[in-house]
Amino acid sequence: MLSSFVRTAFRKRACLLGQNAVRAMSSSGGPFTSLVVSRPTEAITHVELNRPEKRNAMNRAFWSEMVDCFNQIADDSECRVVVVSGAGKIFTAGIDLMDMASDVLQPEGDDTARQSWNLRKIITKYQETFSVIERCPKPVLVAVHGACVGGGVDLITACDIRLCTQDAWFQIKEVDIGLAADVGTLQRLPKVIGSRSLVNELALTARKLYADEAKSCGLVSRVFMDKEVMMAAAMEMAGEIACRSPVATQGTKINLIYSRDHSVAEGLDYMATWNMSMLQTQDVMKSAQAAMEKKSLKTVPFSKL
Ligand SMILES: CCC/C=C/C=C/C(=O)SCCNC(=O)CCNC(=O)[C@H](O)C(C)(C)COP(=O)(O)OP(=O)(O)OC[C@H]1O[C@@H](n2cnc3c(N)ncnc32)[C@H](O)[C@@H]1OP(=O)(O)O
Repeated sequence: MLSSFVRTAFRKRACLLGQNAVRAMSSSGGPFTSLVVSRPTEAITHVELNRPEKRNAMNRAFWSEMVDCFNQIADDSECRVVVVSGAGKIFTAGIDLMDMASDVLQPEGDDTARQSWNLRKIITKYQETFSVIERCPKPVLVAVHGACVGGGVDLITACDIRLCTQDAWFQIKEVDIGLAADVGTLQRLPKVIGSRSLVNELALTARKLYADEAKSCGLVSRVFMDKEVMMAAAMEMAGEIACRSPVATQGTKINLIYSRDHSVAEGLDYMATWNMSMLQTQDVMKSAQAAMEKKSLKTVPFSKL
């Protein structure tokens, strides 16, 4: 769906702007207002949270545009890997406290039952904003600089690889605004960080977690001096993923997530079923041949997936 659209849009926009921005569309038909989507290379999609003047606070548009964006990326056979980052001073200040309050605090409905029913729908819709990242078969790297607050932690825990700058900090802020985090942090963070005690402490006290501790506890895998260095490394890492067989990388992501949520026996069973077809890909021969010939995988043309 996105691929042909992206290619055309990519060329037009690149000519217009002198850069490789993509005019991705929201389901309402208009361009995204909270995100900028670009293609640094044919196989890498860069999604940038783009409300820098509001510290990339997650407004109404953001919650639906992320869903449209990642559904389009999932269907885009050209894209093999995604990088998410934030424009401006920080990664994100979390939910937009000005824009979202009425949705959450005054749900529509004639009585408590109907209001509750509607609020449940709203919460599950918000959960989808980050679940689409996890469901997207393309590996997703997230690069965090400055602050990553509230909904930001929900977002990054749905990503596959987390990087940050030395000045980054993370905060499960929800308890400070009177709610239990409800769009993924409490479910995913315990699977990311080994220590449940640390998860509980962070979620119950809203203490800021700084870069060094984020690295030592496993929330991020690498810390960089500044944003520029981090983005260069993120794109390089994305390039390493993008040059490998998409059958291999997407199968790896899907099976890692499946195994996280199932027993070892179930995971192995799923893997066997997965690979009984995927092992028959021509990519295995192509990759093995490149290894034998000591050629870089960057020189191997894999078909789109
Ligand atoms: C069903 C719901 C599911 C989702 C739940 C999610 C929950 C959460 O995300 S809880 C966390 C909510 N966020 C916060 O409490 C953070 C509030 N912001 C800050 O603490 C600071 O802004 C921050 C430390 C992040 C950055 O500080 P800095 O000095 O760099 O910037 P400011 O001068 O404070 O802000 C600049 C402009 O941005 C606006 N802004 C910042 N954060 C938000 C926000 N969360 N919502 C709306 N607007 C925000 C701020 O008002 C300034 O705007 P202006 O005055 O027009 O310049």
